Amino acid sequence: MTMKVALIAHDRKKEEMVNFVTAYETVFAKCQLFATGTTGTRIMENTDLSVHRFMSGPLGGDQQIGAMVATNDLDLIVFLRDPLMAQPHEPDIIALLRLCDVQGIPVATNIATAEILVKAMDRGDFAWRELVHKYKPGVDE
Ligand SMILES: O=C(CO)COP(=O)(O)O
Repeated sequence: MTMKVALIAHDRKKEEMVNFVTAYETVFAKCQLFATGTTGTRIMENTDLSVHRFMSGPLGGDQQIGAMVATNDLDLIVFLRDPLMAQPHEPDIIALLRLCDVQGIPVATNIATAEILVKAMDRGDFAWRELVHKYKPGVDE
């Protein structure tokens, strides 16, 4: 099964995200990638990866990714947040992370956890996500 991965980085974390995605490009090449607007653009500019880009975060991109999380349609989220800078769309960020906990979707908010999760995904440790997709209830259930 192709893993669906969302990549999001705040401005002062975008370089770290690009370096991270570049380092694991062969792994991410096997995934279907989603990102908030600017993060996705930066990744596509610096790699050969194709990324579905949503709106920029402050304009609703976190909420669009949140909609995929709400229906359990993402298998992994790497969200490199800036812990030292207030964001105008903080409520959207909190909502996205809350929904990850509602659905039990693996989410990394720093590079150390991101590395562990991406390596685990590449090893096949995310096979349980196939069951999630198989037995996912319909939207009206
Ligand atoms: O703000 C963001 C996440 O909260 C990221 O949005 P961009 O990728 O558009 O910069």
